[in-house]
Amino acid sequence: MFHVRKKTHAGVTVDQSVNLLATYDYVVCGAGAAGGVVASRLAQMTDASVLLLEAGGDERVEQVEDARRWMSNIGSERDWQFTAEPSTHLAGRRLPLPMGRVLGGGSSTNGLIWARGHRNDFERWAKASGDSRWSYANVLQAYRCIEDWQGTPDVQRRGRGGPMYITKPSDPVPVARALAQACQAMGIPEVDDLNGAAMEGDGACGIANVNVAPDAKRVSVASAYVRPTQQQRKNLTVLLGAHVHRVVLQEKRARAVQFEWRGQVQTVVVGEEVVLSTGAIQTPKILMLSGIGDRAQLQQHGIDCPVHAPGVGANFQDHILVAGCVWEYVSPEPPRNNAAEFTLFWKSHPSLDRPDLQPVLEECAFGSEVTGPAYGLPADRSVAWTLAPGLVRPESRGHVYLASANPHQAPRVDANFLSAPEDVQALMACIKLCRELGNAPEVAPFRRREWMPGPLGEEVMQQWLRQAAGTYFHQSGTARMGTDDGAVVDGQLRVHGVQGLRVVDASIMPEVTTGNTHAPCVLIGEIAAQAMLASHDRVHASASEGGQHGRG
Ligand SMILES: Cc1cc2nc3c(=O)[nH]c(=O)nc-3n(C[C@H](O)[C@H](O)[C@H](O)COP(=O)(O)OP(=O)(O)OC[C@H]3O[C@@H](n4cnc5c(N)ncnc54)[C@H](O)[C@@H]3O)c2cc1C
Repeated sequence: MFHVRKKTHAGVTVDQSVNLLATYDYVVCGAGAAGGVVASRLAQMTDASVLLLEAGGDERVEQVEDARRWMSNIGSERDWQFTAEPSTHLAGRRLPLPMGRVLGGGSSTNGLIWARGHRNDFERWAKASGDSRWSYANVLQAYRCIEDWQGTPDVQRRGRGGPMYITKPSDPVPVARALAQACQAMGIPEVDDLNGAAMEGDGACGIANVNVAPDAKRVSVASAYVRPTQQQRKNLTVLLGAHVHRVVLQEKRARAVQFEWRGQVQTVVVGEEVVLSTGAIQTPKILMLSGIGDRAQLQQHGIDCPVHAPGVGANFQDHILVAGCVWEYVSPEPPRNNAAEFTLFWKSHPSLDRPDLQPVLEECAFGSEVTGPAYGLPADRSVAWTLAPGLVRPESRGHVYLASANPHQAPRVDANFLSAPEDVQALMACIKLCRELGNAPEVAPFRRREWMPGPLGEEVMQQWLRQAAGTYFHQSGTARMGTDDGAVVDGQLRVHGVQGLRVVDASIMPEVTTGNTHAPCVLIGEIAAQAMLASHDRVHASASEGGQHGRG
């Protein structure tokens, strides 16, 4: 049997009401899209004790469970409410960067589109890491185990019977169908499944895959992985309202995790490994607070730096969503399902190896804090619809910096959107594409008038773009996987230069995927769990000579 260490550690505060132990085999920090998966898999597949620490609270509330209400979580207590530094590239604006703060993380608050990423995304990850577990062939297998796909079967690519329920809305708003016809007339093929062969090609449009069960019920990592595991397995302890401060290193090994819970700072000792899954803004912050980061930067904040890792916080990436090209309906039409049922992938230039544009239908008027009031967009969600231009292969790179040594202070995020001229060019092409589609004859029955932006000259349109651009909510890349000096983790997501510490979340993406990032984060959780289970098995097989170990 797997040996559960019982030793205690001075200074550990144990709250008997939740049976918090002094020592856990694994401590997973952050119960989001990736962390919830790793913690669940470790608890399901071993007898090891697993502690899952989540700063947010219970996800079993209507605003999370009702898929149609996903936008109401933005700005609520279930959102970290990060903001980026003001940017000259965005007309001096300070962009909000929402991220989920609740059991399930972004998986519990997101817009429910399931987009797996392009074949070439993963081939490039495999190359960057030198690790074939990220190859497309392997990724396909992993996705097949994750998915419970309700659509047309595709045995090569899609899975059935896995934890994540995925479907296609059967009754999308009628303008979605009209947009698909307009796309076809422009040479953009409509496909039945946007996560099938389409993700190996040049682009397509269609009704999005969504994690919406009957009665508009959200399916998240919390509901599909963490809650069922909690019910079935006693070795998983989930602590809500537990704010991780730092990982305690001794001789470059992760020995303990320090976190605040119920107003007290606690320390739990770790027997095997610590997993940081706190998302692409908090993960680099916690690494730096733990002494892993750029030495000069840490010294400025009086933090000792046993592991100089200049890549921590660098390579920040996000998709850019422009709010948006808006049309007034002829007759009002309330949003349905996830209120974003139609999307397309297309290239701004045929020479690209993957689509770089992903406009999405928003089933309401969608403007920025500048363009919304300027154009008098309506609050009533049934009056207008939006085709929001989206850039999913950005060249711009930002940075997450430590603001202070205080774990309660948010880090400084220089998102650096639109700093690369190529991104501006691609988005200008995307705005043109969206306006052509929205003004196409096929869509005429749903168009009383174009509300925003209308026909503008090149220069004024660029100004509008800088006032309208925002996050697609896909922050990533700040602890990237690779083998070079700037890389933070290896192909098994182990932090370079540290024993017993992995990063498992969107931070590890060397390049953000082509499409929404929830599915790739679930994938990251699964692939990390496989790697951890393999190493767990190796260690315990040799420790028990006979190779016996617990498999629950
Ligand atoms: C509003 C919104 C809409 C989105 N829409 C879509 C969509 O339609 N489709 C899609 O594919 N993707 C979407 N996304 C993105 C997707 O949800 C994220 O890419 C994904 O959740 C990221 O996974 P992660 O594991 O990296 O981090 P997260 O899921 O963000 O998880 C990180 C977890 O760590 C916790 N945490 C952070 N700091 C600490 C700390 N110090 N101590 C303890 N816990 C901590 C957080 O509370 C959170 O639960 C959306 C995101 C948002 C915010």
